[in-house]
Amino acid sequence: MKKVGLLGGTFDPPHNGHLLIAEEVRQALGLDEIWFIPSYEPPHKQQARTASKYRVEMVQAAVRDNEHFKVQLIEVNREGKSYSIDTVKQLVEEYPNVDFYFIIGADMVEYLPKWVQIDELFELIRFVGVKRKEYKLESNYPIIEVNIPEFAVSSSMIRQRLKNGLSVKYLVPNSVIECIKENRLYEEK
Ligand SMILES: Nc1ncnc2c1ncn2[C@@H]1O[C@H](COP(=O)(O)OP(=O)(O)OP(=O)(O)O)[C@@H](O)[C@H]1O
Ligand SMILES: O=C(O)c1ccc[n+]([C@@H]2O[C@H](COP(=O)([O-])O)[C@@H](O)[C@H]2O)c1
Repeated sequence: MKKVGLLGGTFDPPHNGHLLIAEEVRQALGLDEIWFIPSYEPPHKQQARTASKYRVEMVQAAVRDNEHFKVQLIEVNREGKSYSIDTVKQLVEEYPNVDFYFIIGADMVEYLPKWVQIDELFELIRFVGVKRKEYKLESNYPIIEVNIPEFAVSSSMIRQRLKNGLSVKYLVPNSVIECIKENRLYEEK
């Protein structure tokens, strides 16, 4: 069976923290591929500031240089709010020969009890948790923990820096910086 890690996110914008956790988990668990799943509308936070079209473009630019990374447009194509239970159900049905792992940071591990139909979701897929600054990687759910070098970057930090005209080099791939500049994203004061 092919082993695939899923990394769902708002990716507003994608940053090197996303790429790092994807690569570390891929290596630690011997996964064949990581599928990045940009949400159309995030299920639990206020609407993304950036249209899905641009977030998709940025994720595509971010993963371009890694042959194991793919972008999966299932949630963007579905539009509206996607809950992971619906996304995972559809993927498991469409890809019966793939063994899926859902990768989340420690902030999402803490939030897991509030996910829609979380118990049903645990019957369909295994979760992989990675640590993240200021959050505890602890859960009553059976989560596979992968030890990664902590990298305290977040999309909100990137948005804040760009708004203040500060550099995001080495925090975000150059390809994403180009995409941000080209489309004049995150400029509003
Ligand atoms: N630096 C990081 N370390 C570990 N996990 C991370 C990191 N950044 C993001 N993640 C995880 O990646 C997934 C997608 O994150 P998301 O796209 O919401 O980015 P974010 O940086 O958390 O955004 P924001 O700051 O806007 O809330 C989530 O599971 C999140 O926990
Ligand atoms: O299904 C849910 O109830 C649910 C609640 C919160 C987050 N998620 C998923 O967790 C992933 C990370 O979410 P986010 O909003 O931090 O980018 C993304 O794939 C979301 O769809 C899913």
